[in-house]
Amino acid sequence: MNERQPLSLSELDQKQVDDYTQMLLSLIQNGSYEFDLEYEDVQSCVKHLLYVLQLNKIINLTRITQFPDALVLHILDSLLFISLMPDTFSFALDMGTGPGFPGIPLARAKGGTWTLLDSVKKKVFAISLVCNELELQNCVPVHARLEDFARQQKAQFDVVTARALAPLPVLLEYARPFLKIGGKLIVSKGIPEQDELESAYKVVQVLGFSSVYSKEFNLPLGLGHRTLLSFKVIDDSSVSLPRITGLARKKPLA
Ligand SMILES: C[S@@+](CC[C@H](N)C(=O)[O-])C[C@H]1O[C@@H](n2cnc3c(N)ncnc32)[C@H](O)[C@@H]1O
Repeated sequence: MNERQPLSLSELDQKQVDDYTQMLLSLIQNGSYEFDLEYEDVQSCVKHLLYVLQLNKIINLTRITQFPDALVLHILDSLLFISLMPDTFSFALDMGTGPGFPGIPLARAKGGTWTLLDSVKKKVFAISLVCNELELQNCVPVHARLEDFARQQKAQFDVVTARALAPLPVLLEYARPFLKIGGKLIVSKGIPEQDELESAYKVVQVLGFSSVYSKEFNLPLGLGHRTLLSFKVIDDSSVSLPRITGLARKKPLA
């Protein structure tokens, strides 16, 4: 990582964009995923990934840099969230967005206004550059810790997403203050451990979520399994949230 080099984007190779767009379209079609995506949506997702890989030479954003794996493990993996998303919604938050996964592909594919939040300032600056370049006016990058942002943004969101951020009980606690009644937390896991699921069920009841709804997917190219889980808010939380910053991880509710 070369932290001193200023972050900037250079022009993409159009042939590379077209080739990877075709490759991703084939992976989507062969996997029979129910995504309703235009060619331009898929192309925008590919450009996002190529910009992330450019920026990755200056700031550490991802370890997955080889094609076609990066198409599957970043873009397709992000698009799987669509399967549990409401058809329409106004405001969504991607917690711990890092290089913009799953938030940026979902903002492009599903619309709505997306807050892309991360606690690392350089990552937020990097995704601001990408959103500008892709003309994603419905994306709002925010530099903050989740627990601090939750104090200003209580019950403002219809959808909250998270990938690779924390164990389920912590994700439920992070997400709950942001969600309106009727709002949904959607997360992606590999194969969740039984212990993690049991703790999550306890936290669900304490925080006023309904029971979990899930969908299973095998990624193409033998790149693994995903369990998408969604939790709907149906009641008030019996714990006052957010708790002191850092406590959700240090002392989870279950
Ligand atoms: C493993 S990365 C995952 C990034 C992205 N969601 C993905 O799937 O590629 C986790 C990200 O969450 C951010 N993060 C961790 N704890 C956070 C917190 N309390 N508030 C905001 N961001 C946080 C980190 O800075 C990091 O970028």
